[in-house]
Amino acid sequence: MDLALIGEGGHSKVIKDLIIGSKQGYKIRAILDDKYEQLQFVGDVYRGPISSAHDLAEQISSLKFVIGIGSNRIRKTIADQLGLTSESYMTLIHDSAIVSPSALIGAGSVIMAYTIVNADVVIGDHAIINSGAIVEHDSYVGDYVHIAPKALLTGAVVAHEGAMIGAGATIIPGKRMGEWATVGAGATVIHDIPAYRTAVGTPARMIAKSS
Ligand SMILES: CC(=O)SCCNC(=O)CCNC(=O)[C@H](O)C(C)(C)COP(=O)(O)OP(=O)(O)OC[C@H]1O[C@@H](n2cnc3c(N)ncnc32)[C@H](O)[C@@H]1OP(=O)(O)O
Repeated sequence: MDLALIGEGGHSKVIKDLIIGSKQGYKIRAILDDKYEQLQFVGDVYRGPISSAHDLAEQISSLKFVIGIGSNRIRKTIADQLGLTSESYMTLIHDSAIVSPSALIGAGSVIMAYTIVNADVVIGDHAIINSGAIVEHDSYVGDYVHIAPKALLTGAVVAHEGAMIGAGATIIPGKRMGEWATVGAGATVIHDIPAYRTAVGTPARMIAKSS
């Protein structure tokens, strides 16, 4: 499977390791980042600006993309700007992840090492389930959500589009995170968090409005 990685920062490095270590036989054919001015074949990989995705997709018909950028907003902006079909994106699952056969995972989402995604979980497009995170049964993770390392969504939690659950945070069963809400690292969420709000601490309390 031919892959193009969009973004060449910290998150992208971890995805690169996932791809290289995978038994699925993936091959990185291109790395796109706006630090590159034009599309060039360097070594055995294309490197170029993100806008060259369309040219590449025409050149390599089997190519699938992954947006390897940790910021939820930037992932969404890039996906919106590129306007590629969801079939153009690859879903990546680390070989060490435990994913229920009844879980559904959307296009462009990345499931990192030592994660658990349990029964009847639904994960949208371009989401990140980061290293060691657990998404318990019946939870819903929307598009562009990031569940940071070692965070825990217990049963039937809902995290709407763009929500960011900080490292090591816990959300108790059935609680809902509104769109683009943020939970601080280490928080324990025991109440719903409204859209665009940030909550921190144990029990989690809302702080200032985020943008
Ligand atoms: C591989 C990877 O790296 S994946 C990336 C994972 N990233 C994370 O887990 C980061 C999660 N982010 C956080 O926890 C951040 O601190 C945020 C988003 C919650 C808040 O960030 P900011 O909006 O910049 O808030 P800021 O730092 O100004 O703090 C505001 C207040 O909240 C408190 N606060 C901030 N974060 C936390 C937290 N995690 N737990 C408890 N209190 C916190 C601050 O002490 C401050 O309190 P004060 O007003 O009494 O002084």
